[in-house]
Amino acid sequence: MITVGLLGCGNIGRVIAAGQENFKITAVYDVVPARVEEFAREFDAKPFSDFSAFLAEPTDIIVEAASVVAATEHAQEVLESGKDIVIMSVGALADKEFRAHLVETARELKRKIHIPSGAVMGLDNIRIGQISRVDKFVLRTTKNPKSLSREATERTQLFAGKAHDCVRQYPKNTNVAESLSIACGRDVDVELWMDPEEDRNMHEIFFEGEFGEAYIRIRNLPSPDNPATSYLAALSILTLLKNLDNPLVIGA
Ligand SMILES: NC(=O)C1=CN([C@@H]2O[C@H](COP(=O)(O)OP(=O)(O)OC[C@H]3O[C@@H](n4cnc5c(N)ncnc54)[C@H](O)[C@@H]3O)[C@@H](O)[C@H]2O)C=CC1
Ligand SMILES: O=C([O-])CC(=O)C(=O)O
Repeated sequence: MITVGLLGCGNIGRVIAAGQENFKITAVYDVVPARVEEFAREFDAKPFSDFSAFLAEPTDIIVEAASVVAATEHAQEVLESGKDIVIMSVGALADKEFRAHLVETARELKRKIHIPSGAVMGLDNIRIGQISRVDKFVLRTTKNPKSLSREATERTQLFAGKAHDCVRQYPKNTNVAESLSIACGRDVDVELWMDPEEDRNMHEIFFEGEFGEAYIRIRNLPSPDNPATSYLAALSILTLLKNLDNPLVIGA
């Protein structure tokens, strides 16, 4: 049984905990003490209010489902402690120097940094961008203003530019821009829209290159406890955890 240390007892953490089968969350940590205690009681895990003590607890892997700040603060020490990590707040990796250092540490210590597919589909074959010509790659994300904690009466463009700038400005909503950039091997173009007529979290991917062309549209239902996070993102990390001990690896 794989043992998991969970960093972040929020919406995604709850979906993961509810789906435990061949893995067990044994240790939990969050900045909100009451949340850790309640979560630990409900899912029979050991609560921690001190990150070093949480990390020292024997677990096979740390799952970050908290925030870009949390991933930035803790990913390096997780690897240095000899544990693999799953990073949900992928926006943290938009800092190229930070990412390079993290990858180098993982390589040296023979550890893995897992990035879940999150709120999009297609990350598997989008990796062909690392080995073949790319003519165009655009991510167009459209969310209801409420999901972005804003108000709008009509469709409004919030951002157009490169992924790393978008992630910096909207860290809670555009992790997928960074996942797609890592997969494709370049800083992809991003448009962020809010639309009061759209009740889903929609991601459209326009990809053209040596292989031909692809258009992928994902219209995600929001998560039960956090409308900014698509339910698909929670299902994705749960699937990743359930497959950690599966010898059959599917996808590019
Ligand atoms: N990769 C992807 O495709 C996607 C990634 N995400 C990201 O996943 C993360 C988790 O999402 P949700 O569970 O919906 O968020 P949430 O807000 O429901 O839960 C986050 C939990 O982490 C805790 N937390 C925040 N900062 C912390 C820190 N520095 N140290 C310890 N605990 C901290 C909060 O108190 C909260 O309990 C977010 O960063 C979100 O932006 C969300 C959707 C898609
Ligand atoms: O959940 C989503 O649809 C996407 C999202 O918030 C993110 O990429 O951070």
